Amino acid sequence: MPTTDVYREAEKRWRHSLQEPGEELIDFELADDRVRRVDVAADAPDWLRGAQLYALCGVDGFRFLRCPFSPEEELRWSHAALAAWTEPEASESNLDLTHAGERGALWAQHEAAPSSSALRHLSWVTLGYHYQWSERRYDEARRSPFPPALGALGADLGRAVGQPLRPEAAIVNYYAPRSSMGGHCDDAEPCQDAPIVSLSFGLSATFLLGGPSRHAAPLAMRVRSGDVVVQGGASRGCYHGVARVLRGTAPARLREAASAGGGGGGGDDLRGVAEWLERGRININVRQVGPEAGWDEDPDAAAAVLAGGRRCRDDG
Ligand SMILES: O=C(O)CCC(=O)C(=O)O
Ligand SMILES: [Fe+2]
Repeated sequence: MPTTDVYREAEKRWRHSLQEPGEELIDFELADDRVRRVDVAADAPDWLRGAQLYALCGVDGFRFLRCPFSPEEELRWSHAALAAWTEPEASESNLDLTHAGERGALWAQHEAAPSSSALRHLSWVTLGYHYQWSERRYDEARRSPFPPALGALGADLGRAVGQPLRPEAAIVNYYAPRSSMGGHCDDAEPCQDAPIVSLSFGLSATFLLGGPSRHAAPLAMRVRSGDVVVQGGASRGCYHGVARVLRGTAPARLREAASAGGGGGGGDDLRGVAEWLERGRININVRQVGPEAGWDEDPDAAAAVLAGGRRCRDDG
């Protein structure tokens, strides 16, 4: 039985962009024989009909959708992640522990005084069922309404890739340039049959997708602003993470759209969002937590379901 943490070794190399011979980054903008184009589902919503959808050869259930959003939509979703969803009524956050007194109106604080606002210390919020990091579980009693527009978006994307889900929880991650997220697998959701749908905005990143244990070497891929990663099927249980967020890689279209006053959210607001995205990356990953619809209607039954999360193999 091998004991080497192959994932971790690759993570260290990719963090410094060192590629071993034969180990190459997958870029869905370029031809690559490890990648194949697939059709969006016949019942995809209209706005996703022409989307560029890809699969990885030999990786069950993984899908990559190249940015299906207009620049205005990228700004609007990012604005929601920075403003509405950081409000204490909407989310739990890392700031609850360290900056509880400054949790309200974070985006307004940032716009008034960017260099001193608590937004600089924001690294995550949770929406809907709030993931409990230390217990690696969800708690029936810790839940906020799931943002309806994000629920509709997650459901649309799941349908378009032929892997429907009922969005019930999301983690929103806020990254600075050069930052990373260590390899992990998302095993707290009792329902592991529905995919995780993961949206990214702002700076590009090197994303790693490994296997069901840390013994498998991960594939590395470039994820850019607006791209959507779907971990369904067998890939739902695979180790993954972010080896590095890449400085200076935000697309010019974001600033251009914000300057043109697009998006209907107020030109100034969106200019601030475009500026934030030039120095940061937002990742919004949407999950279904429970099995069949209605699983959470009775609190005791829901608590029993939530206690039964699966554990990924961590035999590295
Ligand atoms: O930022 C990303 O692309 C991945 C985030 C992730 O895997 C998670 O929050 O579980
Ligand atoms: Fe994850």
